[in-house]
Amino acid sequence: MAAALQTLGGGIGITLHWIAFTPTIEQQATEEQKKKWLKLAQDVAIVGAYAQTEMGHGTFVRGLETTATYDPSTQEFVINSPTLTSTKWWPGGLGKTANHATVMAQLYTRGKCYGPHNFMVQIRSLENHQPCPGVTLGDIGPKMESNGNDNGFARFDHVRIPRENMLMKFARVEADGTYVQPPSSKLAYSNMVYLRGTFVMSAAQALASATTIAVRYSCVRRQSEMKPGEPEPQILEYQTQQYKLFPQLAAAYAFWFASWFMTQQHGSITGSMEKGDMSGLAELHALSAGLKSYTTAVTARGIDVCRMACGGHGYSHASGLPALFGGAAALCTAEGENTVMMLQTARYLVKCFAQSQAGKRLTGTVAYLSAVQPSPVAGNRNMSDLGTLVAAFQHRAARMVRHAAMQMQGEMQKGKAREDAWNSCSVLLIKAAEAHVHSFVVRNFAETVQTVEVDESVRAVLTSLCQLYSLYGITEHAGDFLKDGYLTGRDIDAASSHLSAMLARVRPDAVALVDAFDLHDKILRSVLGRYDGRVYEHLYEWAKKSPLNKSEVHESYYKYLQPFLKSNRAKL
Ligand SMILES: CCCCCCCCCCCCCCCCCC(=O)SCCNC(=O)CCNC(=O)[C@H](O)C(C)(C)COP(=O)(O)OP(=O)(O)OC[C@H]1O[C@@H](n2cnc3c(N)ncnc32)[C@H](O)[C@@H]1OP(=O)(O)O
Ligand SMILES: Cc1cc2nc3c(=O)[nH]c(=O)nc-3n(C[C@H](O)[C@H](O)[C@H](O)COP(=O)(O)OP(=O)(O)OC[C@H]3O[C@@H](n4cnc5c(N)ncnc54)[C@H](O)[C@@H]3O)c2cc1C
Repeated sequence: MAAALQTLGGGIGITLHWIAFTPTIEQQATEEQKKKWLKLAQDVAIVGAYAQTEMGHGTFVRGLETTATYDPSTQEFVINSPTLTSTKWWPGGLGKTANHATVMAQLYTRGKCYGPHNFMVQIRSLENHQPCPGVTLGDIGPKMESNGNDNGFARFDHVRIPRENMLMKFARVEADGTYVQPPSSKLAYSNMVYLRGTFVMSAAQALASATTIAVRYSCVRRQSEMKPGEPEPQILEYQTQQYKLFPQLAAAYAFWFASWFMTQQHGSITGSMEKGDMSGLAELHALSAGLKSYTTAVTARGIDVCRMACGGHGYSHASGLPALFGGAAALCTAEGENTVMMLQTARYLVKCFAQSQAGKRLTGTVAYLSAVQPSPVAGNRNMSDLGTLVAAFQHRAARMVRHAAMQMQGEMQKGKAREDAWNSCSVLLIKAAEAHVHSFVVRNFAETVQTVEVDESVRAVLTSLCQLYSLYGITEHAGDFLKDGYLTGRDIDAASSHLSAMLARVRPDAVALVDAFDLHDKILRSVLGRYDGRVYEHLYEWAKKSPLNKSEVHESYYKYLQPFLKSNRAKL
């Protein structure tokens, strides 16, 4: 339904209705409010947008300018866009599709501001879809990709909504205007945490799609001569092609398993929060922010590697890869811009490091921070052993977190304010947080391949893939591992040769590994990645459908080229 609507109109999109608007009602509305709106949303009797970002603020939620001022005399909130930069800007579906929106606005009651809260606002008539009184709506114009979605803008001119339209599961405003505090001010952000978690699976699926396309095409495409006189080989026989594609394939599996963990964590921690136990919220936020940032960034880069590995046809929309790249690029910005999200994870790591320094035993995804010895124990390591590889990634992350935190402490000891010390160490902090997330992904991948219930022959293939992913990470970031002597140059050489062996070992299973994603041609939308491998015939059919081929001589010849040619010939 959603997909049909999204493709049908070519200018409407209800993706955000499903992934942001409806979950916001589920997570932030009271039981009373759910009775009023949740079924309407689930049955698509109303269509919603998640209207938080403004023209002037997306990252800094506390800086949003839209206001919701409580009027006790009428028991209403007045929603207003006081400045141009307060215009809601970017929300998917806001331009032309949605007739409702959850609007994030600064809550004012009794003259005091209580920060950003979510409000349900009807924005279009259910009769004729015209904007409601006081509401100005529109589309923000063409984007890099996803132009089937009407990311829109909205302005509110003192629009009045009933008090009951404030989503009041956590915070409340009583009829007389009294504000009732939530258990944590960050619960208003809970749907962002949820959505970031889902981005990990979106990234895995996007990278799975791209590697399916590129691996299948690399078995169809024959090019050049590996040995003089021999037939042109499949391009997947070239080690360089394997080095491009197999680490991306391994990352797709790694992120798929990481999303399983994320979903399980989100479920159990929000379950405890329902019972009032907020203790897991900080870890959930740090994990979802870091994983979202890491997996979407690696995925966007990985899709472009797959695109380049398909040569000219990869650059054609026939391949499906440019659209995939555009979508994945959006995931790096939307739902929390990647740098800002990784800094949130860094903030949590610095806090945990300080706690471990004070003697607290750390648990969860940061437990390794207190377990890892600062002084490296150099020596010939077995670089094909998963336990050795996981330990190397954890040592690297612990060292980088310690280094960034100590650097910051040093800046503060020199008299810098905490915020200035933070800013002047933020590049180190980002790298440390990335190393932390990378070590989590490796550990989770290793634990999953060792415990998942599969046939032993399948486990062997997944283990090779996990080794490949880890060895690729070590060779790509060798400096981090060499820095304190934890790994030696010999270890790095051993890692490189094991990596080459893994490329050769994965090659025979490469097609089976992408087929296992079970992505139908209709989902892949790629001539190069077709299950039947009949690329060339369908590439020709695809090209013939180009609008430019509707006429043999295009009208532009008569309008521009013909007079231009004539005048140039006349000058000869
Ligand atoms: C085949 C598949 C193909 C797939 C590919 C194709 C896909 C195509 C689709 C195209 C894209 C689709 C778009 C999807 C939807 C996008 C929707 C949006 O963007 S919606 C808009 C998305 N917009 C955004 O995401 C906005 C991003 N910005 C933010 O979230 C916040 O402003 C902030 C977190 C950056 C700062 O917040 P601030 O209030 O300034 O807080 P401070 O920093 O001062 O930290 C103070 C304390 O609070 C703590 N804490 C913070 N947050 C949380 C939390 N959530 N929870 C718990 N705790 C939290 C923090 O740790 C700290 O703790 P402590 O250290 O003191 O103990
Ligand atoms: C395809 C797409 C769909 C979207 N859908 C929605 C939607 O449905 N609803 C919605 O509300 N929003 C939506 N958004 C908006 C999105 O959430 C914001 O664009 C995103 O949160 C980034 O905020 P920003 O645009 O203000 O970027 P900015 O924060 O202005 O980022 C610009 C630069 O500033 C840097 N920066 C900002 N703050 C810091 C900091 N503290 N430290 C270091 N560097 C910093 C960033 O790293 C970045 O390099 C969508 C965006 C896209 C691209």
